[in-house]
Amino acid sequence: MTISINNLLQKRQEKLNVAINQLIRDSELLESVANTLIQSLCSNKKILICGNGGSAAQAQHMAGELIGRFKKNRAPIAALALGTDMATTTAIANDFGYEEVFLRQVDALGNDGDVLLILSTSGNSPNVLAAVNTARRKGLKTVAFTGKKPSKVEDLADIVVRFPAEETDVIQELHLLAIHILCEVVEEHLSKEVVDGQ
Ligand SMILES: O=C(CO)[C@@H](O)[C@H](O)[C@H](O)[C@H](O)COP(=O)(O)O
Ligand SMILES: [Zn+2]
Repeated sequence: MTISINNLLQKRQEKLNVAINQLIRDSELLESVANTLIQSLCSNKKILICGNGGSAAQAQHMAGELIGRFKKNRAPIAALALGTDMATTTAIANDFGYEEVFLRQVDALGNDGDVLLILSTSGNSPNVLAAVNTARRKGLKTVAFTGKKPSKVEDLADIVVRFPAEETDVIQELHLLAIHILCEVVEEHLSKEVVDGQ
């Protein structure tokens, strides 16, 4: 039987609907993530973002929205996606092991009061767990986006948002939705700060 796009779209609509309804009910959690980001950025700190595979792309996507623009022209917002420098990333992976790729970048670039945002659908990837441990040691605030299932990062991160879906691709789509909403809220708040501060 051939796979039907119409059917896949309908199933997706159903899954995203259920999940977004749940996120709306639990919206205080994303509010607290937004407040954490805003508080650090208003204190001239920065956001480091990381993840593997599709989540690495989403980390870059978010940094791009913040350093460039989301919907408004305003001052750049300090955000950096880890693992985007191939020379550094391959050197760390080759010399120290893949588990250290994010850890060493957090150690080198993260400072007290910065935020580390982890995007991991499983919440169990060893390199993101290692990055959270290092971030804690260095005094960064740590936020993790995961999927529905309980995961190891819950024992480590300050705030964990479990997105209510089981499949990697659906979880990633929900992460991206939250990333865009956070960018909008952060952008709105920070452009007001600049105007108010004039
Ligand atoms: O984009 C996808 C699947 O949609 C894949 O590349 C996926 O990101 C990779 O399998 C990752 O290694 C999964 O890592 P994680 O989300 O469990 O931390
Ligand atoms: Zn993917």
